[in-house]
Amino acid sequence: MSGESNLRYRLSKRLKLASGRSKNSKDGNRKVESTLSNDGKGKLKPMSYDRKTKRVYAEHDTDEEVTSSGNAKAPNRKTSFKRGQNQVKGDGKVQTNKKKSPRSIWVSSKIENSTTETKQSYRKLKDAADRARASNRTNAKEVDEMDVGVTGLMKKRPKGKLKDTVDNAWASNRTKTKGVDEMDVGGISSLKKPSKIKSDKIKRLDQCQEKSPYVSISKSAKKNVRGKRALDDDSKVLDDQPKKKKRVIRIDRHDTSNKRLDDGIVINESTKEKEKDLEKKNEMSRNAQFRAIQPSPSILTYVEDNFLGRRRLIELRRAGYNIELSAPLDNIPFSTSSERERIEDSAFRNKLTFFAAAKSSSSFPPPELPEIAFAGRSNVGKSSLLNALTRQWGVVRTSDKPGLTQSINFFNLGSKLCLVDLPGYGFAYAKEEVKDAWEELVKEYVSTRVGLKRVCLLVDTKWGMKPRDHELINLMERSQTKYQIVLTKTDMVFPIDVARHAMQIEESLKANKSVVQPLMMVSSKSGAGIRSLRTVLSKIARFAKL
Ligand SMILES: Nc1nc2c(ncn2[C@@H]2O[C@H](COP(=O)(O)OP(=O)(O)OP(=O)(O)O)[C@@H](O)[C@H]2O)c(=O)[nH]1
Ligand SMILES: [Mg+2]
Repeated sequence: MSGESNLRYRLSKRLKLASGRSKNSKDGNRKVESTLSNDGKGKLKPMSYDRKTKRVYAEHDTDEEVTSSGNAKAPNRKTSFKRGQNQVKGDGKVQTNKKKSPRSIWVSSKIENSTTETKQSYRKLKDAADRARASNRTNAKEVDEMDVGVTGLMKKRPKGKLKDTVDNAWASNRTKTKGVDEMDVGGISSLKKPSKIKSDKIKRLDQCQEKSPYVSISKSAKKNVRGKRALDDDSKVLDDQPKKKKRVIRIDRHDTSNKRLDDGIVINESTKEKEKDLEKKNEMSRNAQFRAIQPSPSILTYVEDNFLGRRRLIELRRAGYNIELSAPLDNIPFSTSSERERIEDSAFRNKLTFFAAAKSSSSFPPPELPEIAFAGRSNVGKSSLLNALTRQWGVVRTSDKPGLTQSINFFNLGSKLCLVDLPGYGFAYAKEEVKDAWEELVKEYVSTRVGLKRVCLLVDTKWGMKPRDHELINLMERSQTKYQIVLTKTDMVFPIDVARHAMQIEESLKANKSVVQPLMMVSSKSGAGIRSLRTVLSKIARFAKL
């Protein structure tokens, strides 16, 4: 009799343990279900985890309703609430202990139903164990299976052979440690399954939590579920979050407000800016220097007397000049008759005729008359000045396009003078080689030409002297060719600037020996200074000898 009581005690203890695990560990139940299934004939056979999971929920949906109150009324060691855990009252309401953070989580009524079912199965198995005592049969394998099946207690109650097997199991006093371990392993292994399955489970769990009253489960199960939820939540959060774009830092090179002083960009920028400032300062200093020039009174008087510089037409009219004529300032004031428009100087009254053009020194015509050449940069107004001096418009071709004159053109002015129109140098619409050839030809002509009495070096008043002009001046200085500076296009700048340019050039050429004073200032358009230049050049015709 003592043996029987001992067996009963052990059986009840193990069943309680199994029942407690089944109630408190959902994963444990799943493990059992994943291992065995009832085929309806009283035999347990293996089945897949997913199929089992579905079936469990399907069966619970159709199972008879079991409230959580039953479970709450029969707490055991595993289900008893501890301090800080949420408790379920008999009416299904949840009482929360807020002193500590809750260590339990809520599971669905389906799990709760399974615990109720476990009790029913427990009773049945207990009866079966009593019957097994008489038979004293042992079957280790079947016992193990029954251990697992009983421990799971998730669905149908064992029937027929199953009952007998369970009886045998309990009668043989075999331990269920293995089965319990398997449940734990199953719980852990379930964590290692693909995240998709995990998330499905957790979703189901969440759905059940929303629908049903709550019960608490064991610590391990809680941890597992919590871990799974955390994993799932993390994965969800990661999935839901939009992918962070790479932050591209673009440096605004012009924005130096947030840069360090030793930043290379700043240094480069600052150096560039400094260079620009220096250039500007130089330019400004050049301009300032030019503005600081105080022309001599003689130059200023000359400029004013000859109406040099930009003038208003009303001013010319008030001065008695007929502005309807070409180059009105080259006429005698208050003169309207053709008689008064004649050129006073006899040399320039002669007809201007073209007689030779040379593109090389070998093509130069023999020097028969004193020659006056007009040199200067392209477009400076050489050809126009020839026309203005002789008042024979159209004899020498002119153009606003630099580089029109491409050869040395010789013009006879009667039998007294030879006027020579030279090709320009500097910028011109021509190939570099061609321009170089022009320059070389001009240099050869001014340095070697016999009979060349004067070179009128024309300088645009707007731009002043340029390096190429100085090159030619140096050449003429070396060759002792007499040259005279003629400022052209004076009508395009203010009178004071004309005087400043004249003063500046005179000062720069003071030391030169071949330069002929005074510096001439003309405008072929307005005629200003033409008469003065004509007078100067007529003297050459008068006194020059070959
Ligand atoms: N406003 C103004 N324009 C002028 C004056 N002299 C010439 N021009 C113009 O300047 C342009 C060039 O004149 P050109 O006489 O052909 O100059 P160039 O030095 O012979 O030029 P190249 O033969 O190319 O070397 C023409 O459009 C003229 O009308 C002047 O005194 N005042
Ligand atoms: Mg020309």
